[in-house]
Amino acid sequence: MTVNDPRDASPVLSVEGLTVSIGGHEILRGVDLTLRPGRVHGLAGESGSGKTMTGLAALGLLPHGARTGGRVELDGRDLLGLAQRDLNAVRGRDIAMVFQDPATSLHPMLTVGRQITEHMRHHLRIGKAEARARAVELLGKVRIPGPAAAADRYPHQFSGGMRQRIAIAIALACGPKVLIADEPTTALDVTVQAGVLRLIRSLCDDLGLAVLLVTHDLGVMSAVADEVSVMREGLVLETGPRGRVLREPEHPYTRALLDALPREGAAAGPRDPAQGPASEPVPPGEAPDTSPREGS
Ligand SMILES: Nc1ncnc2c1ncn2[C@@H]1O[C@H](COP(=O)(O)OP(=O)(O)OP(=O)(O)O)[C@@H](O)[C@H]1O
Repeated sequence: MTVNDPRDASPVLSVEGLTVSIGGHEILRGVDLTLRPGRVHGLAGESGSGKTMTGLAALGLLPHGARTGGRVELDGRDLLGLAQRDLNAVRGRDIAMVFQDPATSLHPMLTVGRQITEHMRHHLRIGKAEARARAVELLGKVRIPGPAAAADRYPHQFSGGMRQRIAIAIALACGPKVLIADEPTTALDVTVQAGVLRLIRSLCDDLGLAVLLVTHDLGVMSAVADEVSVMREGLVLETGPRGRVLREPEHPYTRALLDALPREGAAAGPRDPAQGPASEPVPPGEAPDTSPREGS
């Protein structure tokens, strides 16, 4: 470990003993998570284990009537204790989220440029021209071809993979420190999934973003995450560096999840976790996703 090792960076988001109950039903039973800049933290677990609720709690977006306990600390401030007004200022600016299905998270009637600029103008209070220039720059950053022209198009004019890139651009519009990506590739064609994962990984590396990658798919996890937490029934059962958790799981449930992973060969385990996440984690997925209509 070197002095500049991102594993040494101070946490940007710390979730401590997070509990959530809705209608008397305990959904989260004391979740602990630490997100650091430049690191992808994968959150795995079966359906209903509480992964999405953990992400939503971090954004203060829990369903009405949810009761919370514990702390969600962003830069030393407990988000659970913030007034709605303060939370609105934090949400979208310091901490942003990308959802599973870009078809529903994007507004169908607004150009993609407008969706990015409105978000920036609301939070950053910048002028139209500057917002537009930044929007085009962002579209380039998420590798949308011809970003200036793309800014004037509508979501339906792009493929699923491109729409997810646009959703990521919107999430990044205000330069958040934390990005929560909830199953960001699950709704996508398998041919474009890898490209979107690779984009998230490179944004994390280049911008120093702290990413919480929620997925039920340990294959996705092994491709991009630095740290992995495994959840079941509202609890984190196991947390650690990806290589350790995926190679030498301490909890039998993690072992069972790994055993359920599709094998590349008869004797093969899951993707070798010793591979560096940024080096060659996923097969190239950019190519099929470079034309706006492809794959839609
Ligand atoms: N709006 C809601 N009101 C009450 N309970 C909810 C609500 N949404 C989810 N739940 C419950 O919260 C628990 C955790 O759900 P959550 O969506 O966080 O799981 P998950 O691990 O993300 O699952 P999936 O992979 O299927 O999205 C489940 O028992 C679910 O039924």
